[in-house]
Amino acid sequence: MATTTLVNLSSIFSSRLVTTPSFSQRRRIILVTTSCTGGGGGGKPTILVTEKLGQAGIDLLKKYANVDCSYDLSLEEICTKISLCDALIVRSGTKVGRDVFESSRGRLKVVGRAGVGIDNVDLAAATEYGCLVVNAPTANTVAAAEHGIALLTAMARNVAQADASIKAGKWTRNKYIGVSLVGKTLAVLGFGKVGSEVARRARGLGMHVITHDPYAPADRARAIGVELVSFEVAISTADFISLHLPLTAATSKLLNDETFARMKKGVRIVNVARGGVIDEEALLRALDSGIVAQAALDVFTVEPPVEGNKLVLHESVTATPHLGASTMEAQEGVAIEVAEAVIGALRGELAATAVNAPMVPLEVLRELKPYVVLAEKLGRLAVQLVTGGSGVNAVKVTYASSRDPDDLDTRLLRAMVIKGLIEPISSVFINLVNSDYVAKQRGVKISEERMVLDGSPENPIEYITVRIANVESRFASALSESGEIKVEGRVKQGVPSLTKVGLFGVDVSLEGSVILCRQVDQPGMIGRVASILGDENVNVSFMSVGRIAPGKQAVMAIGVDEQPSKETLKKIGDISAIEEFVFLKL
Ligand SMILES: NC(=O)C1=CN([C@@H]2O[C@H](COP(=O)(O)OP(=O)(O)OC[C@H]3O[C@@H](n4cnc5c(N)ncnc54)[C@H](O)[C@@H]3O)[C@@H](O)[C@H]2O)C=CC1
Ligand SMILES: O=C(O)C(=O)COP(=O)(O)O
Repeated sequence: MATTTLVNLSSIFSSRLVTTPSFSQRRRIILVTTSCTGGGGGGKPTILVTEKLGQAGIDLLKKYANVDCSYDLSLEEICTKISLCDALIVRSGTKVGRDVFESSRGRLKVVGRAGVGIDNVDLAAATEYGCLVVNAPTANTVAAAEHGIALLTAMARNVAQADASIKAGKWTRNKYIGVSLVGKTLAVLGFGKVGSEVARRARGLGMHVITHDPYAPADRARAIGVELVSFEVAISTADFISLHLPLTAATSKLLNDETFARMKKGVRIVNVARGGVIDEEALLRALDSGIVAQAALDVFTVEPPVEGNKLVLHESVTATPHLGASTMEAQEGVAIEVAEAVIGALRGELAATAVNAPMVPLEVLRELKPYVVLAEKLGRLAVQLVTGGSGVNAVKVTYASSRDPDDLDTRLLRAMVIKGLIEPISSVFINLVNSDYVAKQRGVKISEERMVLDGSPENPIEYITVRIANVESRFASALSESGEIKVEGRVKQGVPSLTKVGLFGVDVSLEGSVILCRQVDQPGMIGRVASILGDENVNVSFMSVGRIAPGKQAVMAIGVDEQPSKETLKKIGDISAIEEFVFLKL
């Protein structure tokens, strides 16, 4: 009978998370099996709610805990109260920073965000202090989509401006001639939960709807009569652009001077996502120059915006104070969703909407640790190679091992591949608890395959391969014979390394970032690229060349510690023997 050599992860799923106050222990989560009684009076846990929450959620919480609803607290007041609380529930208006976790002195076990975006919660600090963070990702989707449509129609017909004018005693009809929506092109940027609902509604208004989302399944778009297009086509052909992207490193200031310049003159913009997706100074310039005729904004980089904010006061801007989720129905929905998640987490149940990673005890991770890193980095690499196609929906992970399949629990590795695949393209944070749930929700089918190798089962795994099918790649050499994006890696002397890209063998440790170049195999190439990088003080950690046959094509993988400038990357691309290249962040 096979013996289980890996830690049984099911114990992690079913155990409860508590923290201890000593510094070394504070940094990791201890797993216990008793139920939470909290430290408050009457044996019940205490939950602090700092922003208005739907009554149905409050009622649920009260059945299980002492509930302290204290709105408009200052940071100092929150920090004072928090050491007496087991859970904290917030919306987007409460900043839950490191101070809060520090002040809780180990008592705070869960933070519930009654909504989607968790940019107001310091997740790294939460994880470090052993505090689980849960959110309510679905209950306000329709409300946000409806608000997007409300802003779209109100903007097109100057509703807010005309309302202010009539209230000021004027009867101005000629000034407020609007534009029609029917037959116009709407580009929805981000075809996730909210974006797809906006698209569906805009189709009902008779608009021609296109969308850009490199990670969305094409069949979901087709099903509602929406065309998936490139970013360039989306921004350059749209009469209206509606933003529904998460705020990530890649989407920060996505609309900027450069992208505004490529838009149709007179374009109209709606933002119900996050203020930071737009460079607000650039939007002001685009409004003043007439490139953007109007904007409707529900969200701002700084909320509330400072007094006298020029965008808010601009005649061509319709602004609302982050009201996307503010309907009675959505607030009742998120209140119930978050209350159930918080109570479940306090009871030690599995939280499907957990957004930070509970740290698994080091003993469990010891053997798998480098493979866990390898799995995440392969996922992260593979998704960055995608440029289009029918979305990231078919992913195959192969584990080659000489161990008996029963001796290898790959759930943690699968979770990390999913984390690598989805985190760079979404606002969702993925851990062992929520990875399968998130993948399923996003229509990403992960299939796993074990390849049983001969030999001694000394290492748990020899290599891991991640393949993404039905997609186009921005680095054609990453495609396998069957047309899938394929990356393969191994742990070499404890270091996760990339060993294959498409059909090319390479050897580069997965640290920092990687530049992949396909070139005509010839002497001197490594030196030329290294000297370009050296001129800019970019430290090269590794270089390797994998070729099909001497003198034919080769793929060079270069590990770099920091991101080279655009100019440096261009210089590399300009070397005549280089046929294609790509920069990938790990
Ligand atoms: N104003 C408000 O009150 C509300 C705002 N929101 C915000 O709306 C946004 C969308 O929320 P959901 O639809 O729930 O999230 P989601 O995760 O379901 O959808 C986001 C979509 O953006 C896509 N995406 C990621 N990077 C992209 C890129 N570079 N280019 C194109 N597409 C990209 C993803 O593939 C995904 O399909 C979030 O920022 C959320 O915080 C959500 C609810 C209420
Ligand atoms: O859910 C989200 O991402 C939102 O932006 C809603 O924020 P709110 O809960 O209304 O402060």
